Amino acid sequence: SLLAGIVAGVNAAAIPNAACAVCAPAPYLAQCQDVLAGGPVAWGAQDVSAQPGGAYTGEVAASMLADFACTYVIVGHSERRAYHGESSGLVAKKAVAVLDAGMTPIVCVGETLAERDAGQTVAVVSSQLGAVLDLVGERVANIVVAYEPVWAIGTGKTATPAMAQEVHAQLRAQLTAKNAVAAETVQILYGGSMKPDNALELMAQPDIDGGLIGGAALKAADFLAILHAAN
Ligand SMILES: O=C(CO)COP(=O)(O)O
Repeated sequence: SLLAGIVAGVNAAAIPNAACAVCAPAPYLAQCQDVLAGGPVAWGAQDVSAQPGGAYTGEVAASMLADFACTYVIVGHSERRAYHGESSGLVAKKAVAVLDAGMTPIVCVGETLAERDAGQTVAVVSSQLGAVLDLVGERVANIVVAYEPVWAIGTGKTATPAMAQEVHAQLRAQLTAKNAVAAETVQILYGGSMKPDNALELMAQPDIDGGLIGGAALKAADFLAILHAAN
């Protein structure tokens, strides 16, 4: 019903200047394909194996996600880094696996509260993004970056637009140093308690190109309101 609500809302009103996708847990991707194929809402996965194939029981390879016509795969979400011990090196391998299978990785970076308080925000996100940039090479144009301060995820605490923009500008500069042409079109999304009432102000920032939305995406009306703000 969530997918149907999103599709109905996207179809009901013109949203010419914004695009959206739903990233679902792997068991629901067949359902995403059934409901969303041929329409304006893309879909993708929330994680992937770093291994392209082989005997890795329980893992979901990028080629399997491609079988369900995923466009996007989130890699390096802070919950993967925190609860599953994923290093930036592993996240970079996952991004490459996604690119190799013809999909777009959404590479998440973000600092914890302790890291922000210690003045390490820029060092942390630069190192997380740098590991990916080292491995993807010239395919940097084909990635999406998501800045998600860990302290803002699911907490109701949002980075102020100025705080987020500061980090986004830093990430843009890092992308520019890698490939100036690609950096102009790589989307940098903000995630962390983005809601209908703060989305417009966040996305009005010059280097915030969209949102990676958790809790508010679980209500179609809120997701659609954020999409209209993006538009
Ligand atoms: O982690 C997030 C999206 O991946 C953000 O979650 P919230 O929007 O619930 O803070």
